[in-house]
Amino acid sequence: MNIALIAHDKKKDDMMRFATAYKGSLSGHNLFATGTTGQRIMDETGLQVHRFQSGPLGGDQEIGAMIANNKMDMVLFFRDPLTAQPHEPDVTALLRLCDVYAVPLATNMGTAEMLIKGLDRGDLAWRSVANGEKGE
Ligand SMILES: O=C(CO)COP(=O)(O)O
Repeated sequence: MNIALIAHDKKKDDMMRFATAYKGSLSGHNLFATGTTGQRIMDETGLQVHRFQSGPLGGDQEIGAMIANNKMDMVLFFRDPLTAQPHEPDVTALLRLCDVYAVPLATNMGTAEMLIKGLDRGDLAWRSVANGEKGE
């Protein structure tokens, strides 16, 4: 599966804790991230991550483009609901595309844990079937 990991600045520590806790699950998948989030995940967990631009510089849109091309299976986006973001339109557009394409989306750590546990259980196997792939 292709999984996107994104965290706003004040949620990056949470994302690092999450990625560390679920490193075993995440390591079996292709990981993508916005620039700064991806760099920190690689530095702090050793996981391999494909990094896009930083969020404010277009990274959210690059991940959105993968969704539009049916190349993203799950988005874990730890949003900061208490801080205004200069690229709020990009954030909204990314969330909207998840809904357009029915891509499982978590916007906080609680939901992200449920999705990862579901992933481990094979709950997302339907996506690889729908995409004509063999999974992972
Ligand atoms: O701003 C972001 C998502 O909207 C995250 O971008 P960075 O991972 O580059 O900080």
